[in-house]
Amino acid sequence: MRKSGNIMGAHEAGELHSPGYGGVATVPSWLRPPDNINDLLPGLWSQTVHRSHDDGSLQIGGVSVAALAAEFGTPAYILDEADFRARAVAFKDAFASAFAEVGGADVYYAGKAFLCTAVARWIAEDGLMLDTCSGGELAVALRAGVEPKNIALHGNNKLESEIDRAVEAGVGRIVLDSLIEIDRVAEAATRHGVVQPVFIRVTVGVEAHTHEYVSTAHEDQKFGLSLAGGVAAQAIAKVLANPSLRLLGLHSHIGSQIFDTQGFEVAARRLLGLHASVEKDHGVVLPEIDLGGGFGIAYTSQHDPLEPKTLADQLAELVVRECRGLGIAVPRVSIEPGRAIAGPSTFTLYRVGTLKDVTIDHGGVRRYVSVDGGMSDNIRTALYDADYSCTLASRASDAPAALCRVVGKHCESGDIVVRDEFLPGDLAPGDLLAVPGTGAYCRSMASQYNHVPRPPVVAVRDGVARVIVRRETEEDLLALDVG
Ligand SMILES: Cc1ncc(COP(=O)(O)O)c(C=O)c1O
Ligand SMILES: N[C@@H](CCCC[NH3+])C(=O)O
Repeated sequence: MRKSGNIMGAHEAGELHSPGYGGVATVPSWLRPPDNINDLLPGLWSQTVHRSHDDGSLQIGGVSVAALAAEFGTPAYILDEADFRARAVAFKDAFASAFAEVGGADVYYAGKAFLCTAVARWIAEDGLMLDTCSGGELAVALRAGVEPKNIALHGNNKLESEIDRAVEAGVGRIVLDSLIEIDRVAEAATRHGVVQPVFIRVTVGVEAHTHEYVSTAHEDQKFGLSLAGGVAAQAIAKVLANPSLRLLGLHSHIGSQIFDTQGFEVAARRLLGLHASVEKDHGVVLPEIDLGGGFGIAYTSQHDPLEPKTLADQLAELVVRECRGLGIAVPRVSIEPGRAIAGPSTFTLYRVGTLKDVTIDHGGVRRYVSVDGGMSDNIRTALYDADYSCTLASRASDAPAALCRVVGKHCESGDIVVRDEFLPGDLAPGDLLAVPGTGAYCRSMASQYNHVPRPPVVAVRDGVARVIVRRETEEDLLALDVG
């Protein structure tokens, strides 16, 4: 059953002829047959990706997909390092500049989108902060040498061991998510003889326009402390009264893959209202405020995301206006983008294994294209009803377009990678397919379902490709079995 609140926009059924097919298949209304099947849809691909004039194959960072597949195998996540880092820096620069005249701004890359040691190092080298949300992510950050003061720790149920490690390491902020946790963090701080800087995550009561599973600021969900219910105010008083904690500010994250700035506006307004009340009620000026992440990216032609500069300027305008209205100083602002930095940097490279034409309702035909990965390397289609696009990557084609569904090799009929896409009618076993926009929440949410080893992440830059996360092997899969 399709879930409601589709993260990628509504799937309205339309009747479109599938060229090269003769049949009539049901395709979403936003999906149009391409004028030229070899064209790369604008906005979906990382900055160095283009199609070679010679053999029509896809190139990234000056390396052809054929060479990448030959050297690293498929499936593989192919990451455009220049693109990833340029987006990270674009966020950092845009926010630094938009807030330069007021309280300043920090950008925390949300490591949950995709994290490994190399990425944590890029983030540190490029002057961003790092948001972690588990002991594992914290371990990567520390191993990469990220300065602890530049690390944040999130989580609605941080283990005592995670809190202890974070406090011991000296992380710059722990974002408190429950009343119970306040004591746990304070106890850890006392144990280590430090005063721990903290934020309080506030549920601001915003219904973000995104999939219900990634919407995080309405009341009926697990994150944060309720503004409307008064629990956030209780938490503020409790933290301020504890000498082992230093309250840096309030935090709100309304959800993920959000395009309209209205949700951020309402959230920021409510959060700043609470921020101002801390000064009024407690005589304490909180130095910072965190507006979270959630900025959407383009997975298909349906999406039109805002540039970091536009986002930064809009948020700065709003924050300054609200602070003036409240008669308070503008605090230092932080944001936590994950998807908007990592997502567009990467495509997944698959090899086509089998093709099958299936007669569907009303006599239409759907071509099922099976690739050598699937829901274990990209669970987002199955989990959130997410839409993706893809292209024939190993060559150009002059065959007519055919409506296809790209599926994986797993033992589930819901194992769909790309629900609907027009691909060349001469697509054949052995061809390479590339699915863009898989840099966020794909490798980080990958599983070993059906004992399929997880693919590597290969970073390409200036003609050089290097593995930054190696492919899992059968030995890795067997290594945990005891007996
Ligand atoms: C607290 C927090 N910050 C930041 C993010 C990053 O979100 P996104 O990748 O949508 O920018 C998330 C995930 O939704 C989150 O839960
Ligand atoms: N995993 C989600 C986003 C959740 C973000 C973390 N709070 C996605 O793939 O869209």
